[in-house]
Amino acid sequence: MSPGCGSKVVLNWMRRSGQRALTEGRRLARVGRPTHPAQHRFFCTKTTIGFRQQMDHTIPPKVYKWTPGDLISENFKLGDNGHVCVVLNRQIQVPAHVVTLLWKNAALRCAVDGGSNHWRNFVVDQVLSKHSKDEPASAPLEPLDVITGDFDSITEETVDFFKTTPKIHTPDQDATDFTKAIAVLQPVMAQRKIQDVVVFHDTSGRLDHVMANLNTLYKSQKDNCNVFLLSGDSVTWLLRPGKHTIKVPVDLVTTQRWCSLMPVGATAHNVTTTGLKWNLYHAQMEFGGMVSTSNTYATEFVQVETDANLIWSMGAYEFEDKVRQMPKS
Ligand SMILES: Cc1ncc(C[n+]2csc(CCOP(=O)(O)OP(=O)(O)O)c2C)c(N)n1
Ligand SMILES: O=c1ccn([C@@H]2O[C@H](COP(=O)(O)O)[C@@H](O)[C@H]2O)c(=O)[nH]1
Repeated sequence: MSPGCGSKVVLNWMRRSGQRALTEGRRLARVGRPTHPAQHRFFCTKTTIGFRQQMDHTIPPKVYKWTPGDLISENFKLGDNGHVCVVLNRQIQVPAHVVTLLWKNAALRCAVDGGSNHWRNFVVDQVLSKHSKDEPASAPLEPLDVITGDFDSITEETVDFFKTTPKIHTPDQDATDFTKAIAVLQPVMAQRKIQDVVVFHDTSGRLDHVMANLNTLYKSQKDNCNVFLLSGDSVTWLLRPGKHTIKVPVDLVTTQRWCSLMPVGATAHNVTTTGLKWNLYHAQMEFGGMVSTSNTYATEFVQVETDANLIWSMGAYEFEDKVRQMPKS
């Protein structure tokens, strides 16, 4: 099985994507917005176990504002240039109507290797479920723009199903297909000024894949690129060093849904939070030491100031119940 691939395909696809950007003017779902305050000089106190020291910051922390409600509720607020949807090789657990809306509003749509098998199932299920309920057929889902990967998981049937979709072969076995997909997408995103990537993934199954997917968040970090992992019941993304404000949907506060801050990979020496039930104050976080799991909210606005990367993950309301009603494919 050898799907069409090669540098010519990449170039043609990128050229077409760029051209479309000039004519389309799609809207951007800007979930995270880094801002750059004027530089000033200030001091902060770092408290770790056993010592306290003064840190002289000549560079102020970067400020980030996140509104995950735009992503996990039905209120998708869209900006100017759209977002990217990426499908990984796991069954899609995000409720169908959320997937459909995110897909419809996307500016670019990509399936990663075996993810294209799951996308094919999703497309077929959508048509069959309308048919079985005698509902009028809705507009077909927008086509995939590209399938990437080493192509060890895409089936012949799926290749055939998506025969007109450009396929970009990324054979390197020193990086995951997901990491390579983001690397393929980033130049096009930069060209079209798209910042947000919404990834349909799942946390069940192989732990190494889950860890590798978190690693991709680290590997793909750029000022102009936010990658959000969306599963059946959670949203996960990377908080870079800086000052973050996360606006939490009120339902999640009232229902006391879970949230967590995880120092994956490196120690964070100075983490201060407000708005959580269990807050941190100039705290050190690391594996083997303190990680903040099973936390929840005290208010609608959570602030996290950190000197190192942290993974933020939060329960997404309504998802779990809807997923239980979905047929497994
Ligand atoms: C030190 C090291 N460990 C492991 C690997 C193997 N490896 C890392 S990423 C990768 C590709 C994984 O492909 P992906 O499609 O993401 O996952 P799959 O389901 O095919 O395993 C491989 C083979 C390596 N190259 N180097
Ligand atoms: O159990 C899994 C398997 C895969 N993934 C993600 O999907 C891509 C593509 O996987 P393939 O097996 O090559 O089709 C992989 O890079 C992982 O990011 C996963 O999350 N869980």
